[in-house]
Amino acid sequence: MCTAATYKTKDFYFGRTLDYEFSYGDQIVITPRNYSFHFRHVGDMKNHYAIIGMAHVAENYPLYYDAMNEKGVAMAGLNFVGNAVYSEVQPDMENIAQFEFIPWILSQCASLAEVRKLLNRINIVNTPFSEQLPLAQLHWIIADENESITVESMSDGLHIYDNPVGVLTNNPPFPQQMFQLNNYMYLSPKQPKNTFGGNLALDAYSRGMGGLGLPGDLSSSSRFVRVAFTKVNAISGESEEESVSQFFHILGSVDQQRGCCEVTDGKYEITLYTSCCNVIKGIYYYNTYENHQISAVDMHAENLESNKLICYPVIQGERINYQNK
Ligand SMILES: C[C@H](CCC(=O)NCCS(=O)(=O)O)[C@H]1CC[C@H]2[C@@H]3CC[C@@H]4C[C@H](O)CC[C@]4(C)[C@H]3C[C@H](O)[C@]12C
Repeated sequence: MCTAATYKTKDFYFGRTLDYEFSYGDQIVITPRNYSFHFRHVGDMKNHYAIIGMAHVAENYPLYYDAMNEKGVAMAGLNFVGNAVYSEVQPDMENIAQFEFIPWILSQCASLAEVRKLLNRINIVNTPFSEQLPLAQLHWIIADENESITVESMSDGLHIYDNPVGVLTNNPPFPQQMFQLNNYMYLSPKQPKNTFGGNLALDAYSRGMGGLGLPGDLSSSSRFVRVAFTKVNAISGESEEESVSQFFHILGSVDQQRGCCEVTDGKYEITLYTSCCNVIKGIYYYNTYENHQISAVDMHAENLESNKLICYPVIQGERINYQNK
């Protein structure tokens, strides 16, 4: 399971948790403007916007899980198992393999308006990257500071939904996730009033009772409601530190601890990493299951005119700040 969210203060923030039982071997990867992208069905793109995000690099190709570009557009792929269906190659369409979708959008779109235009001509196709890396069944959230959308390629075609809450998890399809929020419209960060009836002397005996009923489990639909409630009520200062800190707290509401979600005998899904992009400044922040310290890679500290991928390893291992030795 994974969860993605957007957050706006002075700048615009976008990120995700990546929950799984093993890592594919990921790095923070910057694709500079002159790295030549080879697209399987639409040819080469020799220059484009620079991109930074978390990716698995195979054959010198950045297989992004989540990323942003230098123009302020961000995007993440999340599991959509059993629902994602990709098409065959079709004439007169822009045939983009599922693993090329993030590079295709982020290399050439400076806003969601431009993303929507590209999506009019796109056909997301079922060409696998390789035998070792077959198709991943995903859906995507794409956002800029003004709006978010969800893209789902299903057996009945490509769906593009406005995403007014700016969050995404996994199954079921997005319209059902949004619909279930109706069931929770009574939730509130304020203390409840006694409307039970019968003149019973009921008491709000604990803080936080306005949120009673907010689902606490790790299922995808529960995480959707929980992160949506947390995000829309989250308040922080506008500074970079306060915003980034708050963003990690928002996604922390759906953090997965080892042992609580068994996927096969003795294998547990955990939050492998959490990312937070400052989409305006091009800074990629992250922490991992084993390292709670926030690390960051700033794309503008690199030579973005280069033609070679720039990779930073994911820093692992807790770094404990001893105060008295
Ligand atoms: C496993 C992750 C989803 C985690 C998640 O959502 N877990 C919930 C489980 S569940 O929802 O409960 O079932 C997804 C998210 C992005 C994916 C990569 C995208 C690029 C590339 C595409 C290629 O085609 C195949 C290899 C490739 C490296 C992909 C590997 C893997 O698939 C990644 C990491």
